[in-house]
Amino acid sequence: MVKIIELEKRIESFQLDIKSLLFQEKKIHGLIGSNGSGKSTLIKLITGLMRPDQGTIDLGSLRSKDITFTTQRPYMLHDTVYHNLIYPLKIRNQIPAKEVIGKWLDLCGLTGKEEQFAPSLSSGERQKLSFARALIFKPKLVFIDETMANMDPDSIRAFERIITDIQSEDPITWVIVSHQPTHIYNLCQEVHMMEAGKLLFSGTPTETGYFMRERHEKQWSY
Ligand SMILES: Nc1ncnc2c1ncn2[C@@H]1O[C@H](COP(=O)(O)OP(=O)(O)OP(=O)(O)O)[C@@H](O)[C@H]1O
Repeated sequence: MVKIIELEKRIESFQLDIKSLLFQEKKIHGLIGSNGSGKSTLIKLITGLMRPDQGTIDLGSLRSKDITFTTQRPYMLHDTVYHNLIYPLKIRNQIPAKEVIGKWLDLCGLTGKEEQFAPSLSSGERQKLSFARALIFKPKLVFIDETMANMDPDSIRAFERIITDIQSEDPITWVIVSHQPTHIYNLCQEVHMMEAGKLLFSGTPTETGYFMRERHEKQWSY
């Protein structure tokens, strides 16, 4: 379980201030909230890309090599598709199995493009490759930060299926940032909603739906 307590971070005029947040193990979590509410900042803090000003991030038994993340504009190594895909295995001294590489290339629709210069891929292809690169070494905690934003509907369904297949075989912990309610309702077991740097609500997708409806009604009633 990832446990966040009294976490604070100031970035210029933005203040992140999360009193308490739990990401229960082996569940699919949705992280939602308007632009600029602090979702990516929270992920950077948990993954160690940014240091908090105050507070605790307890990763439990997880080590940093068990954690990975993808972003909306994924960074591609200036190398081939193949070398980008196997990079996480290489740095963990693991030898990539041919069938594993083949499976992921196929799932990404990149079979035959192994030797293509990865930065020349389309934005959707880059997102798929970064998704595969994040999962190929079997992490235990994955942050997916709007990674499916540029994928076509068939690819989104394929990647949603990959997530549900992994969960039924050997579950891991997912935190999925998305502005698309269908992702949240199709996939997530728990939803965490941020607003202006704070955690506004945590609950099931159904509870989140009620919460948002109630909030909307309050905002528009006189
Ligand atoms: N390096 C930085 N310098 C100045 N402000 C920053 C920096 N990084 C983030 N911010 C500000 O912090 C706030 C939170 O940004 P963050 O990217 O975490 O939001 P988000 O919820 O992920 O937004 P989005 O849904 O648009 O991706 C924003 O107001 C942003 O402008």
